[in-house]
Amino acid sequence: MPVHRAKQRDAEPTEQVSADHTHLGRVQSHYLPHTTGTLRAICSEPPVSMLSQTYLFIFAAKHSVHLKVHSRTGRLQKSREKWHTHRKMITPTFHFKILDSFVDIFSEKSQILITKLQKEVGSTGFDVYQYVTRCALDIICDKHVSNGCCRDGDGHPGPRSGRDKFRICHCSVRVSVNMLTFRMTLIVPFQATEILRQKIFQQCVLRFNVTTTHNGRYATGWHTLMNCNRQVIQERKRKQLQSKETSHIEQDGDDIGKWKKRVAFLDMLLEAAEDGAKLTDEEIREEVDTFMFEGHDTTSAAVCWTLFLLGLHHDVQDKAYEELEGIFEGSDRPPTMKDLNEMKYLERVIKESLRLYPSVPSFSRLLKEDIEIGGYTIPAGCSIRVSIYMNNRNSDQFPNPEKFDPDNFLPERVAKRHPYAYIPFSAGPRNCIGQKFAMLEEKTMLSYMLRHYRLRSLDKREDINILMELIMRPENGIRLNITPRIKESNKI
Ligand code: HEM
Repeated sequence: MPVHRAKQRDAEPTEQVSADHTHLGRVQSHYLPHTTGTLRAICSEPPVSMLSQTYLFIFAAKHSVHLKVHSRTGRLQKSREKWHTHRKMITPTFHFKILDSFVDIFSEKSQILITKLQKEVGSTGFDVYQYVTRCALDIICDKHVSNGCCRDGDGHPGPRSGRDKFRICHCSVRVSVNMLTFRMTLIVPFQATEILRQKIFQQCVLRFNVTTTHNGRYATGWHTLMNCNRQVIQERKRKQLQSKETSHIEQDGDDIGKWKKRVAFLDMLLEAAEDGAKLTDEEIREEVDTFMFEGHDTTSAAVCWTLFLLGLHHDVQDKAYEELEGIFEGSDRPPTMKDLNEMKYLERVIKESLRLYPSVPSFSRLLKEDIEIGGYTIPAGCSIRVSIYMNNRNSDQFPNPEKFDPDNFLPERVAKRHPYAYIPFSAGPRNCIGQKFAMLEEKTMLSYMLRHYRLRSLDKREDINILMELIMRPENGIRLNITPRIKESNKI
């Protein structure tokens, strides 16, 4: 591989990152000092430069790198061939006709959420994050998938104590994700030769394995999650065989028709495997793991950040509430797909919240060809991270980037922007497969919250310590105060 030398920069990566984040309050990048320290220890000999992925967080934000970046490396990765086959197989399960059938489950779980929140009415404040996470995990698992494992964020007992299983499962996801983030922040200088980069990476991993207790926690968390999902798959397969319960699937010929009725994701995978795609149990498990992670952590973060902003901007909250009143006219009925599509203002609120607080703050890609960014040549073969967080704050595209302004998503404003000015779901072939699912889920949860409670955030934006992990979360949760909205006819 030809080694292209980039122009050298002298500044320290961690300093550069913090400097660019100062206007946002305290953004915690607590893995970076450790990582940089590790790197320094290993790369003490010249000419290895400290110029690294960390800078690309900055560069990628200011220059469009999307067109030359082809495939991803990093989290939840699989080989290109495997990814392509699985993506093709899973895509029909996100068809709008199928999503329609999920609206009921969104409502069912959101109803439980607002009921559970009643006990917080009158309290001086509480962290809404755990409540929302439980709701989102329950939605993604649904009773079919979670049967035997993490069912019961809501008190419906599973075969073993549901609450315990929720804890095991959620904690496993959390520990694993944290540890994965730690591993991913091992930085390798991009102008090092391929051999040197591999050597550095191996040494980093070795140090990580030997010197930290994190690895044990990571392994334990991950194995708990994997075993849990293995059990669920076996259990589900056994049940399908026993009861030959295929009646929930309509065999009317086309790919979409097969899934018209609501079936759990796991059922769809099991069917697809039988259909000849020949997924092994381990491959099914990998998909379930991915969905459990991608499908709940991302949405719960997004919902919580939106609640936070609504709790700060009461004018926006009132406007969103008025829109809901217009749709439901005081009724407590659950939303239909048509209702959700009519929530245009709430959609703008959600999009603007995701702009300021993207659940996935960055993603990795492997460069297939050399790329010029800001006068620097980054050679093919490098793994880079693209910062969604910074990209969404480009002042050329969003003139007042820190201001929370849902009108940024008025159609006429969107039409004037670069297509990649806003990429919370990434872009290109490996973008988020669940974005429509996520938008419907968010609208349902948020509309339930707004219809039943008036929200007040107890912290200011600058007081929130943001953790830039795989998922961007507030370190100490989101503290809210809620009061019921009194309706003449319907009280909760
Ligand atoms: C607000 C909510 C969400 C956000 C912000 C989000 C964001 C993203 C982003 C940025 C990626 C690309 C990651 C990368 O390239 O490394 C991604 C991938 C993915 N997301 Fe989401 N996501 C959300 C919700 C969901 C939901 C609800 C599901 C499933 C029901 C889901 C399933 C997936 C899957 C399976 C991938 C991998 C796609 C592939 O590699 O082909 N996501 N998501």
